[in-house]
Amino acid sequence: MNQSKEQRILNFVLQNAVRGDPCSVMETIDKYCSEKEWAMNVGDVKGVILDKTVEEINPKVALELGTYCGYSAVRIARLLKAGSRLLTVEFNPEFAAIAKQMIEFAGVQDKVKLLEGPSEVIIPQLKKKYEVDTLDFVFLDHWKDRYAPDTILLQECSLLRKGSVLLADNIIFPGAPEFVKYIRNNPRFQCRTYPSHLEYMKVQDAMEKAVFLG
Ligand SMILES: O=C(NCCNC(=O)c1cc(-c2ccc(F)cc2)cc(O)c1O)c1cc(O)ncn1
Ligand SMILES: [Mg+2]
Repeated sequence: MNQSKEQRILNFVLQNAVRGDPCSVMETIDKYCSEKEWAMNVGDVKGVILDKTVEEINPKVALELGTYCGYSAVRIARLLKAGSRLLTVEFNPEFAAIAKQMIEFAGVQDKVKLLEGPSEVIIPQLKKKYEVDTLDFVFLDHWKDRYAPDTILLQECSLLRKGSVLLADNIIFPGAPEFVKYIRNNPRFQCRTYPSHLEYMKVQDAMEKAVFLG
């Protein structure tokens, strides 16, 4: 049975990155995916926008939707202060298994909880099962047609508070038109667009930051 691309990415990290060094893991994934096989990590260019947003908020409780290989989970977790945590949701069991190993190799496993399942099932469990009060930061990077319904679901489950920040990847490519329409016309959100480029490509993309006004 030949290996998946995600397994090849993980193996390249295990063989070339420095165990316990998140930056080394990120750099190694970026090297592999820009030189050998493209993959849908947020990447090094949009990753700087993600870093700046996380550093500005300094979240105690962060949620990521769409773990994939764990690149952005490592990227976010390395910036979290002691006692802060990232909950990351992945639907695809193969991706989740890769991400678990990636997060552990990077040494950020104590800050990250990987939740396997569809976001629409996990989100309603966050308060009772995962002891979440409200979320300080949410990174949306999963199926693009889930961004809007999951943003509505987060509100319905009272998981957002005044000042909670959402950051959504791929607003231009592949695009999330329903989300953009929903969030930019919604008086309960203050939005800002960050033009950028698709990971590892000279293709236009953007990230949307939306602050919940309560
Ligand atoms: O989250 C799940 N998939 C990844 C979502 N992310 C993307 O689809 C994604 C795609 C692209 C992309 C860009 C150019 C291109 F030509 C093709 C794809 C880039 C990105 O930056 C993404 O983030 C998922 C899986 C599953 O099986 N079930 C439920 N959810
Ligand atoms: Mg993405």
